[in-house]
Amino acid sequence: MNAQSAFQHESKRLEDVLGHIGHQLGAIGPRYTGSDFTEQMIDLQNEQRRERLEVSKREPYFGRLDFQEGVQGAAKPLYIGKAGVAHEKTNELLVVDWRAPVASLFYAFSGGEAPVAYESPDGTIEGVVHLKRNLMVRESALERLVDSYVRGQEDEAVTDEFLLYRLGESKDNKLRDIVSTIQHEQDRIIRTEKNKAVFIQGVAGSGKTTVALHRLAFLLYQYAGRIRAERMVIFAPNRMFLDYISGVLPELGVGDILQTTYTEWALETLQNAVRMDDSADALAYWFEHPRTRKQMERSSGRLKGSIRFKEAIDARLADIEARLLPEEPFEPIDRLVLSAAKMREWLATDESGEPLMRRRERLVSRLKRWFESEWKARRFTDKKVKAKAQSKLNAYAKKIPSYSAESFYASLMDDETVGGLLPASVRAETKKRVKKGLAAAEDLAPLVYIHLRLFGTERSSYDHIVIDEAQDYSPFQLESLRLCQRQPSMTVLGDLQQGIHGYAGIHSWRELSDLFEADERGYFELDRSYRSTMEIIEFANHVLRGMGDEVKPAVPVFRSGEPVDLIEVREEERLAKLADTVQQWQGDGAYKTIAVLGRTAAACEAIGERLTQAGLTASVVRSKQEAYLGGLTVVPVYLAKGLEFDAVIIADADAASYGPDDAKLLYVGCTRALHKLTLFHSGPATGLIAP
Ligand SMILES: Nc1ncnc2c1ncn2[C@@H]1O[C@H](COP(=O)(O)OP(=O)(O)OP(=O)(O)O)[C@@H](O)[C@H]1O
Repeated sequence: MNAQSAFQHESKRLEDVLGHIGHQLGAIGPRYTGSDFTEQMIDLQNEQRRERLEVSKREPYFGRLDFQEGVQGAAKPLYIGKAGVAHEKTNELLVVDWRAPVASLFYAFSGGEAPVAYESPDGTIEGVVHLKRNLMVRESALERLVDSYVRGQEDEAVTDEFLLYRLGESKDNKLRDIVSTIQHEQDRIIRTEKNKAVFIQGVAGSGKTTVALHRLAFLLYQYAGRIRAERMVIFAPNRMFLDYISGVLPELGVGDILQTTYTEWALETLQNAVRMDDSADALAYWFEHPRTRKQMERSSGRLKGSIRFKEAIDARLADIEARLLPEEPFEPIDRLVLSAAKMREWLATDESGEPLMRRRERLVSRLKRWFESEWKARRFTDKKVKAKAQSKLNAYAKKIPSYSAESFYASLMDDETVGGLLPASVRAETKKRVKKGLAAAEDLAPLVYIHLRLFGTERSSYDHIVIDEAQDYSPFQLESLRLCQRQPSMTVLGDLQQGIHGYAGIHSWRELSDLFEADERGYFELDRSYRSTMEIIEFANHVLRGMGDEVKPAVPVFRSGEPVDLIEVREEERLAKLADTVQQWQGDGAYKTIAVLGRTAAACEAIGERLTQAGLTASVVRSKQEAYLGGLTVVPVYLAKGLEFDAVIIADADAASYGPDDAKLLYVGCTRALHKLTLFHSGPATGLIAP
């Protein structure tokens, strides 16, 4: 079949499938507005079905795979889309859901006549592929068709033409789904079984965030009925990032997943018993002034985030449990005695599995019940005696210490064992802060951990946890999240090369993965970068070269673009030249999103002002920003992590702004660009980009 008749054939089939979708949409009927519960439930299901069909109507499928099961018989065309669609009468599958086992063939197949296989619930199914076709459908019309494999034709290798076409497009202000072009190495991660903590080390732009979101959609499909979206949670670095990724899950038909930052989640878990201490703003401290790698390594954040610190807390918790009960017996009335040994036995054999302070509450209630039953059994009646006994009981209960997470944490700062771990100045500062009801970011994991160990959590346990930018997490933070799951089911992703928060985060993945048993964890690496052109990736790799063995260079997809520009300007002309460049780019109309990245927040304010004076509409991103608007953005480089823009200007690639310890920061900046990267410097350029 030649290209033209293939196009006609596919257009005809598309029309046919759209007819079925239209028919099914029409059959759903009007919304129910009454108060009958069963009817309301049916209406909810209908609504979800309507939403899925609406997505299918716009783009019913994106791929076709002709698969011949076994060695004989005919190849059957499978059309793969975001949601499955069945024939309303015959139930024949018109579109296969991308998450179905057979669809994995579409992503895994890399050409060749050799047999292929996929795992179905009934076991391994083998067969051969006859055709792999990408179909681009936009607003219900077939726009483009690319055959990446036709059996029997010379060219055996699947070309990346379709992928390159997708990568070459401009981006708006939201991350998109990639179901039509998921790569095999990404698909393997997405389809990993549920009960594992999956760690993903991936270079900038390798699709980590995107893969994690697709994995959630896959898990909900694969384990339908066993896990629920409301019991999943995504942790991201800030609200703006959450806004940026907010479009992907609805497009994949997934709703209701809690999306939060660790800080927000921790404060909520602590029932807002503490507030953040603005004067201890880590971003301002670490990024607004030059800091060295050594300073980062010795930071209090690293110490408080360590497993040694957690172990010191565990030891103290064990200690207070051992010494919780008073030495003396409880004697509410003369000769009515409950021995201390008996109470210790009660506490030790309380099998509720509840945290310590809950067990304390149960013990006090049991004391009361014991007294009441003894009172009755001995037929005491004197009210005065009873009142006196009750006040003795209250006094006795008070001797059993009761802690809040904050009081425990503050008292920990006087503890001898902690003394060896944290410098005296840090302990004094921490104690002062917590006593005022305040916390720094580095206090949150210990506080949450203590809270969970003392009181447990009100929330039910999480079915799955996603942690993005996990290189910025401490082992202790991960431990605190582990307490919220019955068994590990996590996707933990990040890039050590972008670990710019070294004062708090990890330096090696083992710091986190060692918290899990070998059979509870999985580890994947992604080294192909899909975001940027070859020129940008080569330039960014060069920035990291001084870091020696640690470096894993990003491998570009073969997508060539414009050269990276390095422009020297006089300091007094810098802002004017920046504005000129942006104006020129906007005039060309080639880029939808442009970012100017400054080294500090103060630098960004000045740039924003100058761009406004030049008549440009720019939004300056600040650390508490909630939304990413797209268009022209000015953003401190350290807040740009996770985002991407068609074109990027690094405003101040000077030796004074980026010292030898800032390679990761500059790497983050450079790898935000999809198609165009320009760096300005005045005076000597940073040594990080020297040839
Ligand atoms: N298989 C793919 N097909 C098409 N586009 C892809 C694919 N994988 C990734 N991308 C695109 O590459 C870009 C980078 O993806 P994403 O932001 O998920 O990467 P990341 O690894 O989280 O990056 P970073 O570490 O820099 O934040 C996005 O525009 C995404 O749509």
